Amino acid sequence: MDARYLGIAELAEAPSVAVVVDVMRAFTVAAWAFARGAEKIVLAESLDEALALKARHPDWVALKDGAPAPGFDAVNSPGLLRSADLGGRTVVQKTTAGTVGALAVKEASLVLCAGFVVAEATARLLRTRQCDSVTFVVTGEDGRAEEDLACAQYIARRATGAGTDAAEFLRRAGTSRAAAELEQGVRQGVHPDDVALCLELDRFPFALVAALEDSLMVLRPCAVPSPADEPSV
Ligand SMILES: O=C(O)[C@H](CS(=O)(=O)O)OP(=O)(O)O
Ligand SMILES: [Mg+2]
Repeated sequence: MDARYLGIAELAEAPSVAVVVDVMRAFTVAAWAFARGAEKIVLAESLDEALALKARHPDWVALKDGAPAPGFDAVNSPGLLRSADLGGRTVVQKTTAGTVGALAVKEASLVLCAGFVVAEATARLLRTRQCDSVTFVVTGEDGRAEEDLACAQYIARRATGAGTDAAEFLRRAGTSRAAAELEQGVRQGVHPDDVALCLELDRFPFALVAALEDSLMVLRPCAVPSPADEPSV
């Protein structure tokens, strides 16, 4: 598999297949939202758009990163979201890096959003679709976020079917700047368990697929066929 690793600003044209990686914390949070029953997640272009969507659909759950803010129902924290009841709800998510990365590749034919919690399902979906060329969008720190790059490289290895020890990739993520900032209280809207939750390898059995629906970028969980159903390589 030909894998490219690009920051959001380096995306010159829409790739065919994009895996947008945000370990800390947008797509860990997204996976938890589905685990807590959310039906879909609308990725908002801006805080204003998130609030406008919420105003139009008062039953939707508006979620942003950083500190809690008027008009929003939740923050971008897996530790805080894991006890929420989101059964059948639509979540509107706006974050600094993850949602921006997904919107930057909205013209791609396949967009997966990923973190360690959905790593194997993401790799398996890439294998199932026989994706030969994949652009990994490293969303944090202008493409240099160690936790996102490590996760992207791990998924790329697993997508080839190569047996790969996750320990070193998880270690890199666990010692990243983002992990330190979350643990030291530099970032806001944080639960003490956030870093540990972001490093739970394969916590969920589904991949996260984003696609345009009526001009909105919508994220949904996607069950991935078991290895027995995969084409042999
Ligand atoms: O919520 C996060 O962890 C970050 C924003 S900040 O650095 O904490 O302000 O957003 P994300 O898009 O999930 O990287
Ligand atoms: Mg991040």
